[in-house]
Amino acid sequence: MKKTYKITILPGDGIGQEVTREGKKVLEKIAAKFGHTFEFDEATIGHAAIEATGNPLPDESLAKMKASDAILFGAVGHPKYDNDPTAKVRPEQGLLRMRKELGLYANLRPIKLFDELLEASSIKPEVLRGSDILFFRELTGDVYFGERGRKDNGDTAYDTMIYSRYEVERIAHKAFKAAMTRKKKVMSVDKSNVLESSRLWKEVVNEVAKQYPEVTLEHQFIDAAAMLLIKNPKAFDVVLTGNLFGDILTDEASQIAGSMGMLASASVGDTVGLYEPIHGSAHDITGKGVANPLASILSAALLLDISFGMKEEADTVIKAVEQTLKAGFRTRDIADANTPAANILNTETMGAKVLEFI
Ligand SMILES: NC(=O)c1ccc[n+]([C@@H]2O[C@H](COP(=O)([O-])OP(=O)(O)OC[C@H]3O[C@@H](n4cnc5c(N)ncnc54)[C@H](O)[C@@H]3O)[C@@H](O)[C@H]2O)c1
Ligand SMILES: CC(C)[C@H](C(=O)O)[C@@H](O)C(=O)O
Ligand SMILES: [Mg+2]
Repeated sequence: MKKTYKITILPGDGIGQEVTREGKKVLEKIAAKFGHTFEFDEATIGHAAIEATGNPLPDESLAKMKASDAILFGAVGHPKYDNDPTAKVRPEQGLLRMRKELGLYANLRPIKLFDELLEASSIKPEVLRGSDILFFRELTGDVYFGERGRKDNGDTAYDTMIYSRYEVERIAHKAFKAAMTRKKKVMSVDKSNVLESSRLWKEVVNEVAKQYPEVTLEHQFIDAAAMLLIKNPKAFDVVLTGNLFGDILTDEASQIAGSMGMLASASVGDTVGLYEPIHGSAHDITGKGVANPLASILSAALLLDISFGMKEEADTVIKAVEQTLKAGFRTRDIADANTPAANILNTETMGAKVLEFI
């Protein structure tokens, strides 16, 4: 009997709701085209969950996720908390707890540049052409999960940047293994000229590298890496870095792909895989229907490939995105001066074009 795949849909907040709808439709279309059975179940997280239960990650949501074969997530976040640094309960806590509880220690963020978008970026096409980067961002450690608090009657605040050997080892192995299937280059990014946690990071990465003699390992400090990424993105292959540096560098890298609305990600580790755009809930465009759904749709492709081993199905989605762009269709964020107004689509109509090409 053919397997029934259980997928938890976790739209979250803001444009998370809008783009995840399109990602889900793509999964439905793929199931119909290839004769698969995907069973969807929706769960709440973030602001919506706080409003309903007081908890940004209700137990019920977590239980659903743990019982599923893969998760398609949107984003969390709401201006109410962004504008109130004193808020004790926050949507982002739900996201971080979810990553920790599910053991999702490796966040893969491919920087895929579609040739059709070479002109959409503010970086020169000749600098961009041929860029293809895969980030391995550690996702359950670092300053995100170290001890934090206040002292001196609240007048001093601290966050602790902390890494243990096993945390660096397991993500380093993933990055080196991926590099073996690519250009065999790993750049490890840290701040070991200042930070002790980065010195451990570098030490461990050097040790792991010995098991992959065919891979060339380069180290860069985070500040220089941020500069080189824009100066010469073509020189990058696999980038291996910690939670905070990876968060920042990949938003920067979105400008290589053209927009935040283009970057998908896969979070994997001990259990079920979670797939999500790298962008957030984007308050500035929420409710306008203009968000680019391609990051969510490309996250659905990663889900098919990594969690279900459905390579052909995943390629079908990526091809459909490519064809949509080739046919000249754009959302506002990836349109340029030459895009005819009639080709600038909204979230839903852009999603519908991808479905047509599938
Ligand atoms: N994984 C997540 O859930 C996640 C990630 C980042 C930020 N956030 C949260 O999202 C909220 C907003 O944060 P922010 O504004 O710093 O980051 P953001 O990623 O939401 O938006 C940054 C900029 O990119 C644009 N953008 C993002 N996604 C887009 C898309 N699909 N199509 C077109 N344009 C897009 C936005 O309009 C905005 O101008 C905050 O509450 C933050 O905490 C959540
Ligand atoms: C919202 C925030 C906690 C999150 C992060 O920093 O990991 C986001 O920026 C991301 O990239 O997924
Ligand atoms: Mg981020």
